[in-house]
Order: sequence, then structure tokens, then C-alpha cells
Amino acid sequence: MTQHQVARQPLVDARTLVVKIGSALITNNGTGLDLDAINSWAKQLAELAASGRRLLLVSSGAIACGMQQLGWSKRPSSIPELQAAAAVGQMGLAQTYQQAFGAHGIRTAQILLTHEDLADRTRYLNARATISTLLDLGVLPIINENDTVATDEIRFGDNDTLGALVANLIEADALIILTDQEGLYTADPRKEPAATLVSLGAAGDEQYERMAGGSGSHVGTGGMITKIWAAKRAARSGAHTVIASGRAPNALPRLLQGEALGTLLVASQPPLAARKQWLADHLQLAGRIQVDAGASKALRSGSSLLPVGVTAVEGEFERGAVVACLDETGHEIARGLSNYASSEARRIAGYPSGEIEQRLGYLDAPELIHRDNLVIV
Ligand SMILES: Nc1ncnc2c1ncn2[C@@H]1O[C@H](COP(=O)(O)OP(=O)(O)O)[C@@H](O)[C@H]1O
Ligand SMILES: N[C@@H](CCC(=O)OP(=O)(O)O)C(=O)O
Repeated sequence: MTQHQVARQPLVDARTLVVKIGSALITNNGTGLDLDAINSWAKQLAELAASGRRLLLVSSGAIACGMQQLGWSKRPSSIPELQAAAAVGQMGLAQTYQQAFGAHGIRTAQILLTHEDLADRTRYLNARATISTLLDLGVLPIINENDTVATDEIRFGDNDTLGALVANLIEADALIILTDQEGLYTADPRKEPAATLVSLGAAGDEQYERMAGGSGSHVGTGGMITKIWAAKRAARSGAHTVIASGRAPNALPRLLQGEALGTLLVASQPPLAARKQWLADHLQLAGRIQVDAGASKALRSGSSLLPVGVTAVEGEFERGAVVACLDETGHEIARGLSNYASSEARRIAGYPSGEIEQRLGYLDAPELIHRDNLVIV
């Protein structure tokens, strides 16, 4: 086997796959859906399903489809209009997929998520159970952001992030991000024609963040940088990420046969336990806890956060909230579930655990955040 074949072997072996189809790819110039392309992906995915792989699709396109149905040629800038377009277009998107997959005997299910659905532990577990049941039933879940209700605080924004969170949720083996470029280039090829394709790398390697820019079109959201972040996020549950062109003929079966298409970003670290992944996946945090140098070192080596190492508590939060831990430079080093509300945390900050009871009148736990509920980021 050549070096490239060895590197691509994890894709050949992948059983559970999340495939993400971006806005820039699925639309014709930003309005309407590219039906030929959708039929081609359905055919390719049907081939993968027939080989026994478990598949999930994260698809954009609701806004573009809604714009066409409403007769809008220009993308609106107001949020309610975008949300209205998404509400109209999600119907067309789901129907288009139902027909395209139905032609291959594959049943589909629509799942619309907001960040809140995954941040709340009960809803997260519900979403996971529903998706697992659909997969067991041989139904293809088709997932998009619930654009109609998503406000800035609860939105994923781009579907690359959503794709990575779904990969974490069901512990997929691979996340395949199909877009309008061949993969990650050393610079945005729309601006730097001399840029070259990166074929292989490690997910989380920071050099790729420097190469990746925003969206080069008015259609896509996020651009390449959100794909690089998505690869880092997906790697936390052990998923490898491929960024490839959805326009390359038969791209999906070729990738899964080990062909060196696009950019493969390999997950090289051991996967986090499921509960820690859920903590790491929080996009919005309830508060921030500043820690001193000693605590910062202790957290990095896997210890719990004790109140004695806390120098400041920012924000208002309840007991059980997910909060960020910041080092002396303000850099987030960890996040975890707080055993105390913000008002209590402020009263015990800087004091040894032996004094908690005296300061609060009760003792819930000697740690502010227990190491089992803490994840280094
Ligand atoms: N280093 C890079 N390599 C490839 N594409 C890049 C890079 N930096 C920025 N881009 C831009 O990212 C775009 C793809 O992202 P986006 O428009 O959000 O698509 P999608 O809707 O598929 O997510 C490309 O068309 C390209 O202009
Ligand atoms: N949820 C939106 C798409 C969001 C979006 O464009 O994301 P991306 O495909 O990552 O550029 C829609 O269905 O129109």
C-alpha cells in the first residue's frame, strides 16, 4: 500500500458517516436547488447505504430554496425575512430529498436542531436516541438548523459546526464536508490562484486555520475556516474529516474506496468520553471563571478546580451551568459544570475548600468543578 492509501484507510473502514452538503454547492447561483446534483448525491449515498454504512445527511439549502419559491432574486438581509425564506424552503428541501432518495428505496426523516437542543442534556440525549433509532430502522436522517426559531444566541450559524456536533452526537467515524472547492487550499483559491490543495493533515493543526478564510461567495456561510474548526471538533469524538468537492463525479463512493480526493484531516487523539464531548460542544457558556497559574496547571494535568485557585467569577449562572475556565491571560483552557451558582462561587473564590461551609453555611462539594465534569479545550 502507498502512504496515501494507508492514510485513507480509516475512510474505507468507516461505518457511520455524516455527510454535509453546503449552501454554496446545493444551489444554482444562490437561488433554488441544483436538482441534478441532489439526484447524483442520492444515488451515491444509496450506493454507500447498500454497502452497509450508517449514513446521516446535514444539508443546507432551505434559504436558497425559499428565495426561489418566494420569487426573490436577491438574498434578504433582515433576519425575519431570512427565517421566512428558510421556513418556506425547508419544505421544498425535504420534499426534494424525499423524492431523490425514494427513487432508491431509501426512507428519509427531517431533523431540525438549534444549539439549545444540544446544550440541554435531556434534549441532547433525546436527539441522540431518536437519531439512533432512525439509523437502526434504516431511515436516513436529514438534518438542518431550525432557522425559523434560531436567534443569534442559539444558532450554529454555519452547517459545518452543526455537522461536527452531529458527528460527536452519534460518534460517527467520519465527517465528509462537500463544498464548492476541491478541499482546503494553502489560501482561498478565489483570491490566490496559485494556492495548492492540502491533501492530508491532522485535525486541530493550527497551520490550517491560518490558510482558511471566510466564505468567498454570498451564498455560503462560514467559508473554509468553519470547516477547519469542524474537523477539530469532530476529532474530539474520534471522527476523521474530509473536505471535498461535491461536484467531483461520484465523489462519495470514490472517497470511501480510499481515493485521495479532497483534504483528509485525521483525528489523531484518543476520543473524549461522551459526557466530556457534550461539555466541549457547548457553543455558548453561562459564565467565566478566572483561575490563577497554579490552578491553570492543575486543570491541564487533569485535576478538579478548587475554589482556592479562582481569582474572579464573571456572569450570572445557576448551579450545574456549563462555564469556561480562563487562565491569567484570559485564554479559555477548560470548561465544565459548576457545582455552585455564580453568587456562591464569588463568595468562596480564593478560599480553601475547608472554609466553604463556614462562608456559605453549607457544603455541596469541595470542588467548584469536579474533574469528571471538566474538559480541557
Ligand atoms: N484556504 C481555502 N481553501 C479553499 N477555500 C477557501 C479557503 N479559504 C476560504 N475559502 C472559501 O471557502 C468557500 C467555501 O465555503 P462556503 O462558501 O461557506 O461553502 P459551503 O456553503 O459549502 O459551506 C470557498 O468557495 C472559498 O472561496
Ligand atoms: N441553514 C441554512 C444554511 C446555513 C449555511 O449556509 O451553512 P453552510 O452550508 O455551512 O454555508 C439553510 O438551510 O439555508
